[in-house]
Amino acid sequence: MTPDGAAHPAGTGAAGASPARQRVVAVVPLRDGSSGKSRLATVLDPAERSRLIATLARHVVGTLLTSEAVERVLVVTSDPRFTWRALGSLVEPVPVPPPMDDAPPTVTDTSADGDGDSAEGDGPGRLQIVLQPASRPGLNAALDVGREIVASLADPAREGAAAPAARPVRLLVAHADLPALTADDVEALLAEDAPVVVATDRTRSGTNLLVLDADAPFAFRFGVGSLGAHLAEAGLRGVRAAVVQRTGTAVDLDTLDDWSELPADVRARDELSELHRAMDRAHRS
Ligand SMILES: Nc1nc2c(ncn2[C@@H]2O[C@H](COP(=O)(O)OP(=O)(O)OP(=O)(O)O)[C@@H](O)[C@H]2O)c(=O)[nH]1
Ligand SMILES: C=C(OP(=O)(O)O)C(=O)O
Repeated sequence: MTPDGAAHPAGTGAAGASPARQRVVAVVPLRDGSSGKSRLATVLDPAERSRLIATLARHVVGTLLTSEAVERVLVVTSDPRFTWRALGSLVEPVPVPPPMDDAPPTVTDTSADGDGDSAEGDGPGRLQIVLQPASRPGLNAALDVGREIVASLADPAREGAAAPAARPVRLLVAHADLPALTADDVEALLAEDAPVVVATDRTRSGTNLLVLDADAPFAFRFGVGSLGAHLAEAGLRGVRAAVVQRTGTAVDLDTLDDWSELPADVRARDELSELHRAMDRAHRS
């Protein structure tokens, strides 16, 4: 782990709270099952790409759900049907299903005009699938949608006086394509004592995960060069940022080079065998 954030005065907020006092809600952006992994289109056909997107998302969301520190996981997507199919196996059994509720996790339609799939209230599980409205496209907008829901979860008026809402909420953004992410990585990020924690990629240019107070004024700046952009954003807001680079948080899977950089035990996983075969084919041709 390499915290080397810029020397800004420490902000106050949940980062100052002990991990046990923090509430943590994860937000995972997952666009759809077809447009992503475009940089692997030379080795994977559309169906294989779709299966890879689902496999990677299952790994990331499953890892977050394994982490006891994470209270719930919101997946923000413009394709809830794909996402539900991809992640349905992670849903915890609900002992007594409420009447008419045959499809946990919840799909929440956040659009003002309802331009999307079904809308339900909060589900009983820790996994919630949130529809990204077509009127708010893009990765940073998807995260804003997630953050707004997290803010409403933290609202004491919504939860009642006895709820744990008085405790600060940390928002953990995690991309859905991190095949080596472990629960230890998640704990390590949450243990960092800085208002903003940026987990950068292996080239130290992007951001794969980001931790910050849910109510902190901070603009998401995901995209090319987002490590620098997020550090600049923290600087602008006068808060300290820590940069973390661990294997599990640094290796995403966008390119053929990323595949080569994956730890051997990750590449050998059964669920990546289709990709492994495709990579072998590509290397032979
Ligand atoms: N909800 C949502 N998620 C997005 C959007 N754009 C990117 N993401 C997600 O953000 C994460 C990082 O995205 P990228 O690294 O650009 O990956 P990608 O879109 O799978 O792949 P490329 O086609 O190679 O860009 C992945 O989990 C994506 O599904 C978006 O517009 N909306
Ligand atoms: C979106 C990002 O990266 P990539 O597309 O490489 O995953 C980022 O690093 O902010």
